[in-house]
Amino acid sequence: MTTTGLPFDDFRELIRNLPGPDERAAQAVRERDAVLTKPAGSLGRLEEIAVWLAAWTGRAKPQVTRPLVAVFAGNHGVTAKGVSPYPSSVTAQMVENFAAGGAAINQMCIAYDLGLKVFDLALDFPTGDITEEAAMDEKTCAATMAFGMEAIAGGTDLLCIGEMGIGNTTIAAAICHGLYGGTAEEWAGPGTGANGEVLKRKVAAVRAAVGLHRSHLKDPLELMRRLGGREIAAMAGAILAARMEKVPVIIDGYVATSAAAILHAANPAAIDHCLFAHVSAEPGHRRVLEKLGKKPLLDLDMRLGEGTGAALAAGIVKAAALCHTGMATFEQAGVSGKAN
Ligand SMILES: O=C(O)c1ccc[n+]([C@@H]2O[C@H](COP(=O)([O-])O)[C@@H](O)[C@H]2O)c1
Ligand SMILES: Cc1cc2nc[nH]c2cc1C
Repeated sequence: MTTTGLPFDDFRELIRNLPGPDERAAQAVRERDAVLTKPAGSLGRLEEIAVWLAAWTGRAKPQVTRPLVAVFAGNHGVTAKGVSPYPSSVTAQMVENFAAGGAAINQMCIAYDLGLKVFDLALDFPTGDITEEAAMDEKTCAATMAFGMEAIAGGTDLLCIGEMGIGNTTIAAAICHGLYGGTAEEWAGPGTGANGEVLKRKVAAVRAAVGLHRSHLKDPLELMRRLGGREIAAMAGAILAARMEKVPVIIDGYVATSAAAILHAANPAAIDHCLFAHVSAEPGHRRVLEKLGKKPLLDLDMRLGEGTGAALAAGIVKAAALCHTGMATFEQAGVSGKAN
């Protein structure tokens, strides 16, 4: 990218000019699907997933051979307002746990044979408290988006986006309240388990943050630097880089979806290459998915983050790709087609 003018300028340009789907590859998959040894439509959403993979990889024979889970970790100044039951130190401790193989996401990556990369985003330097100031300046936000774009640098053909950051369900709630209005109560939920006074402080923080920044929220990137966090910016960058490199994306829970929602606000087509893994137990997640018009694959009452929902969905996507490429046609298998 050439760097001209303000740090966000290149991203604005990029978001306006994203490549579209490969309709020919998608059509080739639809045609082959019609002759595979199964009643038409019987693999349900798995059939749509095979078409989606073809459209966004440009390959008529969709393959998932190097799936990757990218977990972006960040810390948040707003935790000083007592919005999470857990201390901010847990973010770095969980990053260590990821490295040691002891977290839920590690087990899911083993179960489905997924690569895992964890991006530690300046955990010793939490972003500004959004109830008092912007989370980041424009330069930091743009640089963090650019860093997130590196997630796919080692090569992958399916990118699962996850995160870790104590306090970041407050951030996701502020982003959604800023983007879609409504009330702070509608967007702020328990997160890691906030209730009682903690939940009251969380709702108040979301309301205060959106109130403070309200005259600057029309522009989605400006909203991101004010109400977001480093992992939000990095996830947005990773989603964009994947689009440029023809890598389909699976989005995890409420927090990852809030990053996708910012891109959607800037260009509604910007997240067409994204599949939404699950609806998390965080009530705001169902609401934001409705706003985006996205139907999640799974509904398992999960609310962990770490990319765990996305990892489970990756297992389904791998199966969808293999069914499409590996199944025999009626002709090949000598199976009779429809009689009536
Ligand atoms: O993404 C979700 O749907 C989700 C729902 C509840 C909790 N989380 C995770 O919990 C952490 C944030 O929770 P909290 O209560 O500290 O805001 C962060 O590490 C997220 O990955 C994530
Ligand atoms: C222990 C713990 C693990 C997590 N993983 C994602 N968010 C988390 C929050 C906590 C508190």
